[in-house]
Amino acid sequence: MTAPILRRLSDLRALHSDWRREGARIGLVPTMGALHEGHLSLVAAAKAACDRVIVTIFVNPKQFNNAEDLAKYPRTELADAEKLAPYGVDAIYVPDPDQIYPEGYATTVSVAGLTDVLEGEFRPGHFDGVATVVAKLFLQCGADAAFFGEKDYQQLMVVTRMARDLDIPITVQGCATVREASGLAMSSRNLRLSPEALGKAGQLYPVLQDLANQLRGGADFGDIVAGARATLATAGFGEIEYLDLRCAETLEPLSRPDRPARLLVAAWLGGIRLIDNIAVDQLND
Ligand SMILES: Nc1ncnc2c1ncn2[C@@H]1O[C@H](COP(=O)(O)OP(=O)(O)OP(=O)(O)O)[C@@H](O)[C@H]1O
Ligand SMILES: CC(C)(CO)[C@@H](O)C(=O)[O-]
Ligand code: BAL
Repeated sequence: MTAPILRRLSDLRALHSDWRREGARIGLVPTMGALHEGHLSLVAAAKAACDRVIVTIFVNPKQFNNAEDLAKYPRTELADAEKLAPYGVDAIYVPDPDQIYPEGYATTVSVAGLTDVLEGEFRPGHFDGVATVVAKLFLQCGADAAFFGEKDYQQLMVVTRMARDLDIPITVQGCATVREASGLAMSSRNLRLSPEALGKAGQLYPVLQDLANQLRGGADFGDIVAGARATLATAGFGEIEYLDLRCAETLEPLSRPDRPARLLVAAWLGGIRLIDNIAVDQLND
């Protein structure tokens, strides 16, 4: 059955009070729509861990630092509701813009440090927009747990820190990246890749896997990163905004090889910006 689509906070709150009376554990999956298997894996995780699940769909203008990207962001609400139907979601919250940013709205949530690097460097203001809307969604939905994809690894770190710093009583759970058969991380923006670019895009993850394997074997990142960049260039990738090895918890440059590490990449292909990442534990010291 298709879940009710709610556009007003007051309607969400009414449902929420009923669920609280039932003693239900409430799960939240925030999205910007154009749902794919990656989003649906978060919904499945939420359903497995919670009694009631809210999926939100809101294309948040404050996190777009590129007007064209915002204008071209896919909007597919009906198809999204159909994809959610088999999961038994309890509510789809598609807030009218004034429910999130009413006239005179003036508050920004900003997580320092963690947001200065990687995505933060190349998408200025992006994480302020993310932290602000996610804080609002956490508070509006009053959920006990929220589910985010590791595909947006830095975002996962940012919202976890934001909830902790603001004492929002919610558990943030990261979920593994869902991939196409080629290894390409599923992403709504993949819809904008040409068939030719789609063919090339599958080469990004194997490059990360290869780097990770070499690092696990004791290679020095500085010695192997140029080769990886060259492989991507040969495959047809354009600008590589970053390809970095970072501390998995703080996203600072890795200073101690005994800490969990993460390789993260953002690269342009056929006019579309792709991001991906991979865990690299077991680095040799
Ligand atoms: N392939 C994936 N595997 C697991 N989670 C994912 C995947 N893609 C997106 N998600 C998660 O779904 C949530 C909503 O993401 P969003 O709606 O931005 O989708 P997206 O596909 O990442 O789109 P975009 O093209 O904007 O990056 C986020 O927590 C995101 O990390
Ligand atoms: C978390 C989020 C829904 C906030 O707008 C968005 O950044 C996304 O879809 O990953
Ligand atoms: N998937 C993260 C949201 C964004 O790229 O704007």
